[in-house]
Amino acid sequence: MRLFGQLVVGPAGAGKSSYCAEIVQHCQTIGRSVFVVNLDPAAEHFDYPVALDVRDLINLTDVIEGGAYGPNGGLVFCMEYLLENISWLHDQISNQFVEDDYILFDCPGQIELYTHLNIMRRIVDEFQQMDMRMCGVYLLDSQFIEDMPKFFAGVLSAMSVMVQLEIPHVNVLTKVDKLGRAAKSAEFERFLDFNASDLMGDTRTYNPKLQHLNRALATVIDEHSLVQFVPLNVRDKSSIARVMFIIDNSIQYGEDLDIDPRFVRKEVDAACDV
Ligand SMILES: Nc1nc2c(ncn2[C@@H]2O[C@H](COP(=O)(O)OP(=O)(O)OP(=O)(O)O)[C@@H](O)[C@H]2O)c(=O)[nH]1
Repeated sequence: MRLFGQLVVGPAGAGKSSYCAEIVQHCQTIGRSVFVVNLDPAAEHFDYPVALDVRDLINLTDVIEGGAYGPNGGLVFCMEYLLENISWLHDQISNQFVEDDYILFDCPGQIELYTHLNIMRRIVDEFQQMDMRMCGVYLLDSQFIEDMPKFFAGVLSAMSVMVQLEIPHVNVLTKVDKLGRAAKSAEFERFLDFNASDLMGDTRTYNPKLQHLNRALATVIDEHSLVQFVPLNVRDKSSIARVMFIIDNSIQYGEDLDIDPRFVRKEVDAACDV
């Protein structure tokens, strides 16, 4: 059964659930159907209709009440439990969805699930075996651009998700409305389609070894055009529509797109009502 899916990932508070809710609204408006699956055992409330909920299998509150785990270990335990019972997820998806359905997977914010643990990768493998065409959508809060080392850390986490999941991948810089006038500046554009070597000049590292490491990483990012960001303001309908368009293309062509910076500029102008 052919299905389409967005794996919505990113650090805690990046805007994943808001993104899912707004995509649902957008699709309702244009008469397109899209479903959201909650894969976060710690989720507490939803602003979208939940088609399928991992908490029906396991939830973090029960695990913590068991006394063996705290919040972070408990979350990893829940996700490992999901993997051990992956046939449950497989059956639920097979029973609830039909050919060509489009599903958003709202994922937990614990970044280690995508970077050094292979839990999400194995879930993605399972989805692909079900003939699901997928795109990883990595959300990063635009507050990360306030500070260059912080932004660089965000870029590296985006890259490790991309490398770990090995599916078409789109990076989204969320909450650009919160940047106010700064989002209109040429300075902001440097972050969207950025030259890492250039930006590295703005970071101050006193340890020469680290400077060398940073430069080497920046060269790799630039040589392979590894990271671009699409700006998003979930409160702006056209911003949502354009991000959806980019992701749909990625899913359709099965690869990362090289997004035209002029397109991104238009996106920023429309998304930021300043
Ligand atoms: N101004 C503004 N706020 C946003 C935007 N997107 C999300 N937010 C706010 O950011 C906060 C966190 O958003 P969530 O959607 O809960 O983030 P999340 O990534 O799902 O969070 P976790 O599930 O805890 O990992 C909420 O208060 C949202 O209202 C945006 O585009 N603009």
